[in-house]
Amino acid sequence: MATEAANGNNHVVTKKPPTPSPLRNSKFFQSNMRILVTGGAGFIGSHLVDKLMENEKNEVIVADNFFTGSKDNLRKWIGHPRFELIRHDITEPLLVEVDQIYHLACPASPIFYKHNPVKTIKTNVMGTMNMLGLAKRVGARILLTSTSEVYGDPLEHPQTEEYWGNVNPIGVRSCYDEGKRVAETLMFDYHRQHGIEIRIARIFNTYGPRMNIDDGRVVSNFIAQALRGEPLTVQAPGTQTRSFCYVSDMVDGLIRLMEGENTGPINLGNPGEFTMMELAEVVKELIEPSVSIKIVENTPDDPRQRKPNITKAKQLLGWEPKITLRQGLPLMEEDFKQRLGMSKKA
Ligand SMILES: NC(=O)c1ccc[n+]([C@@H]2O[C@H](COP(=O)([O-])OP(=O)(O)OC[C@H]3O[C@@H](n4cnc5c(N)ncnc54)[C@H](O)[C@@H]3O)[C@@H](O)[C@H]2O)c1
Ligand SMILES: O=c1ccn([C@@H]2O[C@H](COP(=O)(O)OP(=O)(O)O[C@H]3OC[C@@H](O)[C@H](O)[C@H]3O)[C@@H](O)[C@H]2O)c(=O)[nH]1
Repeated sequence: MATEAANGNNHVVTKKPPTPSPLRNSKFFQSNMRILVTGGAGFIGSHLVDKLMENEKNEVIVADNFFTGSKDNLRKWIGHPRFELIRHDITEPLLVEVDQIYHLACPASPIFYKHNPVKTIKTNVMGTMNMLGLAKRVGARILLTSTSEVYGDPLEHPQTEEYWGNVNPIGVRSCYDEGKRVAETLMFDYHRQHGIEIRIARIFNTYGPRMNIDDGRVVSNFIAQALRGEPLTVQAPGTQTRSFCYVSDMVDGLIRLMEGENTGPINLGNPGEFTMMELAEVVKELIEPSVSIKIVENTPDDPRQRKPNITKAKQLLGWEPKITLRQGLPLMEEDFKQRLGMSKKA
């Protein structure tokens, strides 16, 4: 049985887990793991699908409503006998027989999650309840991609999993950060009450190829601006910090968490911390030294600092990121150039 790793969740779970799907107990178990990835057409989800599909023992089902994701991210798998893509909104129940659920579906860029905040809350609360209900019915293990935003504007730095956060419950970001906090609560309640096997990852800012070009997040914005020769828009004051993890490291961490014995929550992120002004300088230096940097107005409740303490991930999962920001940015640049129709660097 999984151990509850953090936040004083040391209650003994007496409830027996539900019976796993027949697939998981069958003689074919060793050669067949059927995995549902919600949000699998999105940025992190599609990279996760690529990695899961590399294992010939896996069958992968993606459920996505294509709000911020696209079929294009999965084009190499469409038609593959071990792959299925379902257009589905997770605020509605889903009936499939699976052994594992990676539950990622939720818009992640602040521009998109603030666009329809009621829908964002529904996705986090009703969507997570639906996925937990599915996990309960078929006895599947479920992993939630929670976020560093559960720490809000943190008063502890770096953030450990024991920190309960400093979150505005009525602000414009609350649909996302409070939504994810409720999703975490639901995960633990289903675990304690129904014995569901849960895993919770608290993901810190992740970047890489396939981010939407006009997604609004800082790394994609700066790279697109540098390639278009536009000023890099640093939101005031520019001293706010973030820690950026390359997507292949993140996928590795998520799979280790799913396969391991710890419920989490576990921080997954790269502890390298940069101010937004420093990030702009690095993008300028690596991609287009001629562009200028422009300070623009910020949005409400922007967290002032963020850096993960990843001691737990190191100890419990044997995980730490390998790719530095300076190594990762050029990998993303090539993908953006191709999608913007620009030729490769000579
Ligand atoms: N990228 C990051 O920096 C980061 C940081 C912390 C947490 N996360 C979490 O990781 C997950 C993936 O993030 P991402 O960066 O790949 O974002 P993304 O926006 O690229 O992907 C989200 C996917 O979920 C789908 N989706 C949204 N609402 C849905 C709904 N109601 N029903 C079905 N599908 C729906 C979207 O169409 C998209 O394909 C999210 O849960 C996000 O909260 C990401
Ligand atoms: O053009 C820009 C965009 C953003 N920023 C700044 O860059 C910082 C990072 O902003 P982003 O929009 O990339 O992302 P945030 O860190 O606010 O939220 C992020 O972190 C946690 C995840 O769960 C969210 O999915 C993710 O979007 C903020 O301080 C923002 O003010 C700029 O300086 N310029």
